[in-house]
Amino acid sequence: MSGIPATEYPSWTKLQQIYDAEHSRLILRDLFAQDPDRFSKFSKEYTSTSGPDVTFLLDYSKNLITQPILDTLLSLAREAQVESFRNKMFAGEHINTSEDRAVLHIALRNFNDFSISEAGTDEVAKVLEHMKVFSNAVRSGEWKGYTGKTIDTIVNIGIGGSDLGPVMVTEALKAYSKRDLTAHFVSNIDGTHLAETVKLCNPETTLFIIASKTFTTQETITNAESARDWFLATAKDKAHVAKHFVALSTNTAAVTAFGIAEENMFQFWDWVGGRYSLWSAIGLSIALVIGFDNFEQLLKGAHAMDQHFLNTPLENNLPVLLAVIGIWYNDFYGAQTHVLLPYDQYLHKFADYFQQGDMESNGKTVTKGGQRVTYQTGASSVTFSGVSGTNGQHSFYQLIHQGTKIIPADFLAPATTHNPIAQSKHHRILLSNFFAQPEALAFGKTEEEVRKELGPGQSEALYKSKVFEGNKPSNSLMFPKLTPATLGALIALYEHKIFVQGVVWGINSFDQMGVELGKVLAKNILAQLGAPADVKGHDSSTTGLIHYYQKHRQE
Ligand SMILES: O=P(O)(O)OC[C@H]1O[C@@](O)(CO)[C@@H](O)[C@@H]1O
Repeated sequence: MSGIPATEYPSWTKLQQIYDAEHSRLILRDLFAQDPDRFSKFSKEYTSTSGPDVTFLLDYSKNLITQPILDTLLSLAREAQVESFRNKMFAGEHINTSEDRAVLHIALRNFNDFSISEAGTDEVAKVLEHMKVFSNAVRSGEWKGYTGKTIDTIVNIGIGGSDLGPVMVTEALKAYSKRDLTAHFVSNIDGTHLAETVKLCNPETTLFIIASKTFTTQETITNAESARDWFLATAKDKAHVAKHFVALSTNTAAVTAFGIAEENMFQFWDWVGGRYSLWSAIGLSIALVIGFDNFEQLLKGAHAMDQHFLNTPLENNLPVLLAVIGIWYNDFYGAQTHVLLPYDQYLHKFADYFQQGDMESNGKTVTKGGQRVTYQTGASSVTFSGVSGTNGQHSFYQLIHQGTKIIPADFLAPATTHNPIAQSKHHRILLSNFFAQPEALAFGKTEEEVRKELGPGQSEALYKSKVFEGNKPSNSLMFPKLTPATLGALIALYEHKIFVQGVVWGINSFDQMGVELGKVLAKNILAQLGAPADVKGHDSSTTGLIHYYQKHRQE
């Protein structure tokens, strides 16, 4: 049965025994000194087997593992039936048990490769064609606004998975973007977000994309209604909405009720999780910004990674290796977070994206079988979002290097930059840091080395403050250049890592019950914000805060 608590697996018990007996002796300086071939043994080069050529190197040698430990971690994955659940996902079985849904983001980039039996999967190609025709029409100038002008601005209105994926990808692939088409992304219900955005827009040349799987999300629908009001304040005639508003959703009824014609709707299905939806119609803003051909390259790069994940034995399976190494730290070393550190400015939203991907998937305390877990589940780049190298080195790396916490880090970098200014001098400096940081984290600086460096006569406190204990684990992932297909492969790599961890933990990685309570409470409070006498049924803190707001608001 799915949802077995991870602690019931024999390998979990064995890993705890290994940790208890060996963790104090797992010293990276020693592990590398004892085995000159450690790098070659604990690194793998990925090469796509279909679609556009994608290669990258995953170096996992700077981890606190030995081969027996890794073998036991892989045994844990086998005992958790990772392969079986993977095959169920790819076959369209309803592994999202709480919502009785399939989990088929892989079907969005399948190109008729895997046979999948689920309603809607046979319509993916039609939606992609619609996206292609529409994005080509807008980018070519064929699609005109209500005054006959071409579209030079798009505003994607969505939140969570209907925002983060398009934002991350359009930033990551900016080198491939159409520079005379400006993209804005509005997600926050705070009126400032929309107000500041439309200041930059001309209603005659702006296309609004209302992105919402459910088309009921309060923030998105409120923003969409206000955007429509802003547009009509100039355009006047509601008939003009058809030229400036399109919808991305599973909810046709709600879309047409909003006033967007069905022919201006790009459909997707309930088996696409919000945080896994950038490959679907939600990716329309991506196709508009980088062109459909590049969007298709993104899909194909991900598809090749899907094939790797589906067909590769666990010991060589990169998502599985990342997943089980992450479990080693999360559940045996007690790591509270994990950090993604892209040394590429274009990837500055990569960690933001996987906050939702990881935390909304695996931030769970109950197994699929309804049992409360007795171990840690989801860990993510909780604190370190939105940072690209080397900026983090000047903000939070102090804690990673000399703090009391273990924060496993994934470093990512392209060998070649899209912007080789100053004869690539900038890129060489960036990469020198990409190589140096994992080295410093792993091997540190001993007190003996500090004393030798500072010489005699310094205070003991100074000597001690300059010691780097090291032994901080990291993975390093390097690829030739950040292309659409490479990005697709990287995103799919981490999607499948998250999947594997959820299977081992016995949790449902594909529902998100945890986002509902706050919504219900907010709706109740919204109705009480009028006058102090309206505020009922809350604790003294919530009541006091609302009263302060009512006393001090100026409207
Ligand atoms: O796409 P939509 O239906 O508007 O949902 C937006 C986001 O809201 C959620 O928090 C679910 O309510 C995320 O899972 C989702 O990506």
